[in-house]
Amino acid sequence: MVDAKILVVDDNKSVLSALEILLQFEYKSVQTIFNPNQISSFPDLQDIDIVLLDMNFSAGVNTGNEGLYWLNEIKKRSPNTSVIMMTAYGAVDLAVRALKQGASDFVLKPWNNERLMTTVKSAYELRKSKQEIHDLKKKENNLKQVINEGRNYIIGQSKALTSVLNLVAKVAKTDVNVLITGENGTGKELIARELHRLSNRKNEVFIGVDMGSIAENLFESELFGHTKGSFTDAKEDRAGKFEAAHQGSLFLDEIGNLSLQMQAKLLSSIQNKSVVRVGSNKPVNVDIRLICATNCNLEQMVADGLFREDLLYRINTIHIEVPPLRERNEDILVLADFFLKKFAHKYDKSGLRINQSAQEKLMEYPWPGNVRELQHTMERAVILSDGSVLKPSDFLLHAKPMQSMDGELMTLNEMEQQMINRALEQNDGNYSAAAEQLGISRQTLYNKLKKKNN
Ligand SMILES: Nc1ncnc2c1ncn2[C@@H]1O[C@H](COP(=O)(O)OP(=O)(O)OP(=O)(O)O)[C@@H](O)[C@H]1O
Repeated sequence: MVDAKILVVDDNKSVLSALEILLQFEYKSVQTIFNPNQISSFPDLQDIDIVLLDMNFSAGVNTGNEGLYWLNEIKKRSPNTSVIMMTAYGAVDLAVRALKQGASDFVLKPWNNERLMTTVKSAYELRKSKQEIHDLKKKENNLKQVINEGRNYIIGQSKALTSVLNLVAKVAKTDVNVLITGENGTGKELIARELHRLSNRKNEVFIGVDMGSIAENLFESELFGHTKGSFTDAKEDRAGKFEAAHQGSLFLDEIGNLSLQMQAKLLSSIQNKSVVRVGSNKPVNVDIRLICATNCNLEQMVADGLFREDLLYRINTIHIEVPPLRERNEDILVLADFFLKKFAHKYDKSGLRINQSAQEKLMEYPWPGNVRELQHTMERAVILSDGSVLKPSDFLLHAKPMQSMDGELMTLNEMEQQMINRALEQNDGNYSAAAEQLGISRQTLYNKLKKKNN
């Protein structure tokens, strides 16, 4: 027994009872209406899967207009219900009109039982797939909302930040590729999200990918997807990030961390506006707005043969440089205040304020970790604070030279060099193993060594 609800509408009582008996053999719920006017007040019409609707009701009238009228009424109230028109032989033109207006099919009277049951079955399949699409769309919209939700406030009033935001507003509505550069923690991802929020794609997804964290052997599958069985762990077909971002924005963070081989694959997808899943040879078209970010100097990397020039020109139609926090001092206290309020609220410590000398300390500090470091500093200070006033001692700032293992003062750079050397020694000079131990990608390690050796 199929768990479907069918409604039959006909002004001929014998037609109604004949269809009721026939359909009840296969379908759980069959209801009948003698007078079509009852359609308007029929309860829960959206729950009806199929309506079998006569085309002519008033005796002697067979223009079919009544049937078309009621078809429209049903479709208005329940667009996904399948409507099968019942029409007399010779009125096929009318049935075609009904199909154009949204009927799923028609049956000729007198009907052939077997054929009618087949028509009802197909109409039910159609209804089910329409319902599935409807449910999926609803889920998709909910997901998009969850993914895009949480307005990210970009705080700051410096000239430098304002001109970045003006540029963002100018290019957001276009579909050009944007490259965002700047030191770690300056807010590149925030800017990328703002570009999406102000774009015509704002109701579609924003998909971010950290290129530095993708293992070389998974790069293609992560970005372009794979087909079932294309490698050992490919248990089913899977779309990659490009396909997932279709019609939305794709944010490729740490683009400077890609090997030349990965760069070539990425370039080809960007150029062709299509991807080929691993294990397939069929290109899938993708419509994305590409936003890339890096803290590397890509021009220098091109000169050093580490980054493809053609890829650079593809991704940097518009280049946005986010200045480090030390070059926009006016933003420091504004941001500090914003984070103070945010964390005071989060940790239930309202009424906190930063005293004058602590403000001076924050202003003097060079913030090598930029806004992210300021955010963490504020969070820590709020958590550890006892009174209602934050003093200089509440802020632990590390930019001063630190001590090496043997007691000598070291800069951050020297410490980094020492850690890299140690990791390389411990891993017999193996770059991949040393990078893994340090928690960075092989490419980042390579870039750091290259920079230090220059
Ligand atoms: N102007 C700003 N206003 C408010 N919050 C900011 C601002 N800039 C950065 N942030 C916050 O600082 C943190 C770091 O920002 P984000 O991740 O965008 O930086 P990033 O440049 O992409 O960093 P990375 O280079 O390390 O990927 C985030 O929590 C972000 O919300």
